[in-house]
Amino acid sequence: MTELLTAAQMRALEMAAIESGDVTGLELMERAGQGVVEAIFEEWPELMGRGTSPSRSPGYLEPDEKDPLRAVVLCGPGNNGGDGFVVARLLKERGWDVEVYLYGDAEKLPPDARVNFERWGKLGAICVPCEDGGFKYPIAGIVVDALFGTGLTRPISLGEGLFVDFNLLGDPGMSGGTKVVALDLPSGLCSDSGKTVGPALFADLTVSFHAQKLGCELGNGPERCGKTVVKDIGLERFGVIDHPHHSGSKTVGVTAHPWRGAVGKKRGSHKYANGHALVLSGGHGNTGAARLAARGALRIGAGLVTLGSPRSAMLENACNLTAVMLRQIDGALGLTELLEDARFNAICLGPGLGIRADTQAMVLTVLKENRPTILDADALTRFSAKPEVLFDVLHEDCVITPHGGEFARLFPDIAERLDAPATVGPAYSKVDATREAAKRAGCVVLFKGPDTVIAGPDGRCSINSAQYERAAPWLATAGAGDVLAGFIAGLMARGFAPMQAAETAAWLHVECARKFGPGLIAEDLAEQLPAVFRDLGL
Ligand SMILES: NC(=O)C1=CN([C@@H]2O[C@H](COP(=O)(O)OP(=O)(O)OC[C@H]3O[C@@H](n4cnc5c(N)ncnc54)[C@H](O)[C@@H]3O)[C@@H](O)[C@H]2O)[C@@H](O)CC1
Ligand SMILES: [K+]
Repeated sequence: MTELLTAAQMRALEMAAIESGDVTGLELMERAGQGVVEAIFEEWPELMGRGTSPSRSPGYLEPDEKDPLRAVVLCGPGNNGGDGFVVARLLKERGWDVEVYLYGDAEKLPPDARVNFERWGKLGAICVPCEDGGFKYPIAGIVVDALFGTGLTRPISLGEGLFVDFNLLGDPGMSGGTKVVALDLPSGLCSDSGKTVGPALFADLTVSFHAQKLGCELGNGPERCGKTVVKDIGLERFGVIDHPHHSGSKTVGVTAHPWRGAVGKKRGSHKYANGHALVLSGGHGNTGAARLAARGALRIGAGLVTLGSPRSAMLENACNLTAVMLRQIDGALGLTELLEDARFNAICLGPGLGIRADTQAMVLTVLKENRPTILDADALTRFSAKPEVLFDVLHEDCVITPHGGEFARLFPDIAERLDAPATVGPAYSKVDATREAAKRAGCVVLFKGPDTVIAGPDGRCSINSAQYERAAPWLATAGAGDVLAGFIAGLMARGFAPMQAAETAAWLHVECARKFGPGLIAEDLAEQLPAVFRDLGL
């Protein structure tokens, strides 16, 4: 689990470090600049050592040194700009041809940025943008975006004084191979929500300081950040404000190998020791989704899985099941009878269930039992008209797994706030929205997407990212969500707590998709689990 921070948390950390007397703001800024230069060379090693020494005249250069590397550094009015001046100085000292532009008033720079502005002034000038708004020279090399970082509060005005054509920079065809490196965040991207607040830059590489900001993982973040790297600036000692897995935590984590130990550890060799999941099927012609979930639950390690089917679908289900058991359940009454067997210790309702009156009664029957329960799809949609009815009966052992549409139907006010375009930073984020929803629902909410956010009613929260090196676009396929619901049910049957089950299932779900690759259909997902487990050394 890696911690992600908000702008406010990052500022608090910086203040704590400075107040401790261990480090000054100027030192942090220097380390930030050094981290960026390091990251540039790590990302593009071919640039290493290609700068020319300023003390040598071009006549003495080796042929491949004749064209010094060029960097354009765009500095903004705050400390992000201050980091930019450090980068400009360090590249210049390596012999690069560096143009620095300042967006803002030098007189108003905060103290540390001002010091670095003056240090830069001993090496070079502040360039004046051309009349057409472009740079002095055609750029090929690096553009360093040090306009705004965590301090962005409003849209960047592209009018007077700002000479950058963001679109031009972002378009690989137009920028002639120029690499854009963003400091901390691409300017215009909200640090907390990943929404663009007005125009925003596209970076090839984003170098975050100390920790990644939430905005790099949410919303438009991944598309704007390009690739992300985190550089230490010596704040580790002050690093953990609180832990993502402590209840009440305000910190958000990105799940990586969540609960790996627990996945491997089955509870005894007997099948009954690993729980018995019950998945409810829809009627005739609507049974595939529940079977996908049931197979997922079995593959992930539930000892037994039973599919509860209405009479009309018994034949259809029986023809398609082998290891998964089948029981006829007719309506809420039949369900009540079945649940007299206390061995059903995790119940999954929703995939393909249909949105009939009966669905609501079945959900209410199950929730009365206070057993680990996962609700997805139709089990959620059925309550669109009156979500409070559902919230009244959901309990702490439940997980609900809405996608965007289902989320909006259950939490219309929260969704509206989340979907509103951001005009100020920091803006309301998917993390805020999921936390609020979990609190309202009184259970774990897994809000799907490439940036799946999982929150508990106690404030714990994590993001399961299927982006950057974990991108799995082929996961957007019919039935994939049903398999995820089954994974969660299977883990809950095995005794995982709801938050732990949701995080682990979401993580494994992406791993399965990545293991299979393009061409994936939902049936393939659970079949990848054995290979994924083997890779984990389980
Ligand atoms: N927090 C830390 O520990 C560290 C922060 N550092 C850098 O400092 C940055 C944060 O610096 P600041 O808080 O000065 O903020 P920024 O440099 O991101 O923004 C500067 C200021 O511009 C103003 N502003 C916001 N939006 C604007 C807009 N659209 N148009 C014009 N002005 C606008 C705000 O008053 C803001 O404080 C980080 O992103 C990072 O790059 C680093 O120096 C290293 C240490
Ligand atoms: K920036």
